[in-house]
Amino acid sequence: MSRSVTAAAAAIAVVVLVTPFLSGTYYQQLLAQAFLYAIVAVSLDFVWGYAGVPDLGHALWFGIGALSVGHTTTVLSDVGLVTEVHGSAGRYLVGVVIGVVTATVLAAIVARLCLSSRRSNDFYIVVVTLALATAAVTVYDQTPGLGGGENGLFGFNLPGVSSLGWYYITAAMLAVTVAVALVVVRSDFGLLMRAVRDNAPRARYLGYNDVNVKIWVFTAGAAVTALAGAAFAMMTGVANDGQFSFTLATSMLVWVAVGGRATIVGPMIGAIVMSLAGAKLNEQFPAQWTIIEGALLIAVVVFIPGGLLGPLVRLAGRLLAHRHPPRGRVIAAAPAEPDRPAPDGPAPDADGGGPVIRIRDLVFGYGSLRVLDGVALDVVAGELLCVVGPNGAGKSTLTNVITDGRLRSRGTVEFLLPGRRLGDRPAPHEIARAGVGRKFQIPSVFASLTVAEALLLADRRGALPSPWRRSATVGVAPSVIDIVRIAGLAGRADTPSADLSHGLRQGLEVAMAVAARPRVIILDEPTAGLTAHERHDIGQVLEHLRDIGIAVVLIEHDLDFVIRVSDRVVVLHGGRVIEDGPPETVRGSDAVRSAYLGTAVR
Ligand SMILES: Nc1ncnc2c1ncn2[C@@H]1O[C@H](COP(=O)(O)OP(=O)(O)OP(=O)(O)O)[C@@H](O)[C@H]1O
Repeated sequence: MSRSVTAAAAAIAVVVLVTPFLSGTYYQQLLAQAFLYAIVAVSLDFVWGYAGVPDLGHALWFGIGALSVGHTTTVLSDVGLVTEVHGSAGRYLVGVVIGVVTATVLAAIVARLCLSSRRSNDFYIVVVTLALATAAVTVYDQTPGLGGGENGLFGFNLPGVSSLGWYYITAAMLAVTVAVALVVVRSDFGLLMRAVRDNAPRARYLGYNDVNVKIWVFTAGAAVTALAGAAFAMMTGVANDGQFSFTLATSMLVWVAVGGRATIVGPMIGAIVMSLAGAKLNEQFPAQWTIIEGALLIAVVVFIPGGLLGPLVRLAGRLLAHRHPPRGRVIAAAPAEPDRPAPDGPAPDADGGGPVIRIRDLVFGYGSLRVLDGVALDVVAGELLCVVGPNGAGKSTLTNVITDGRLRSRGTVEFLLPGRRLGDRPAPHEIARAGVGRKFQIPSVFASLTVAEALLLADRRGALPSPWRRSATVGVAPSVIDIVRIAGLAGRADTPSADLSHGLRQGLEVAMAVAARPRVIILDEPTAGLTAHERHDIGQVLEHLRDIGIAVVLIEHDLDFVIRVSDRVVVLHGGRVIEDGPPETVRGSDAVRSAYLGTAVR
């Protein structure tokens, strides 16, 4: 930790320690509540700000924690279901555990149902979380046995803890939550969270199960929020429908949006300031305060997407960074590792030039439009195969169908790669982990990740990054260093991908595909936007990959480049392979000439 950060943390600690002595019991209670709300805001920022999962019913998890404590200490005790469990404190502990476990399990089920369908999108989770939280309030209010009704459950404060005690307990809980959240979002796993938020499909094609990442983060956020809800109930001795109401859920969104998404500190401050202001104003103007909150949320989302405090938090970060520049990540050549596929040395288990992908009778269409019409093709290890064909021939579609087994309806794509056997319709991340890398035709990068961070994730190829370690060095194969240099990315290790030009993004895409240490690499137009000199250099890198046993599949329009670099050329036209052979044969083919000149092919 730098000296400035330590000094800032020490100053905050002193203020937090001294404040209760300058205020009365009332403000100690208000501040303790605000700290618990701040924990909730940090957890929502983790889920929504960093992993990009919009949870509109986040209050539900808070309410579950609160109600669980209320129930185990009142209703269930009364009917004899929870009696003296290690004394009175045990009952509270049971309530906390039940609340956290219930919220965790329910959140995992909700997230799995909403996110695991191939067609699911953010809209699903928005609607479901909103509907669930709303339904929960109705069910609770109409089920007296749950302790619902106007007043809810009350009078079960944890005995023996004063307002001052709660003040310090909640301050400590908040400090731990913020510290853990900051470590995780700055760790290598934090990169994966942002990658999934920025561009989930790209993360998938690097071997990551984006759905699982979102489910874990969503579930962790629910668990932390339930814990805060349980503490809230123990402190106030009250549990009612207000704790999982839509109003509270909206307030949570406001705290994060106003504080600045993906900053952790911003939502924390937002929650403390706004909940204190709300507590004061709500007493005098209850109706107006709700309207003010709603208007603020709309205004921030529309006009200041970074949040009111976001720019201030970032400015403070930059000022600190100015005095102590953040440690950037260094891209360096990694030594070959015997247990990993190494593109810069003969692959230990390379099968000496046999087919690694065998495609037979592959058919695919969009509605009534048949795009692939019985494609048969072998992709061979240690061969540079070019797939050419006029626009609309189905080249990109072929790549999509090879790399996403779920798209296949007819025909087979067999992966003859060492390691675990893939099923009939493997998901993109499974195919990527088996060693099939791809570069998209239109550069597909992670906007907020720097060049080095993107390469770090590519290098891990689906292996879960550490949630606490922050790698300072990104070790990649020497061929990746070559591509970084050729593409003009050297010296840009710490540049966010969003700030790269189109050409540089192309280069980064190729570098990411190679960094994933593939056994098969499919590159859709890797030379688009490059100069003749850069094409020549990229050609050399591709030949090198071929020479060390990787199957290289190149989709290209530049026929001179194709003839120069390829070992074999496949010509696709109208979704069919009309020529498959050495480049010279293909160049002289009448069928190919007809296809390119637009004449019908028999
Ligand atoms: N999502 C989609 N929905 C409907 N039709 C599509 C879709 N994507 C591609 N197509 C159609 O499928 C056909 C093949 O497209 P594809 O992009 O695979 O061709 P291509 O050979 O890669 O072309 P290009 O060289 O221009 O990239 C085209 O007629 C295209 O319009």
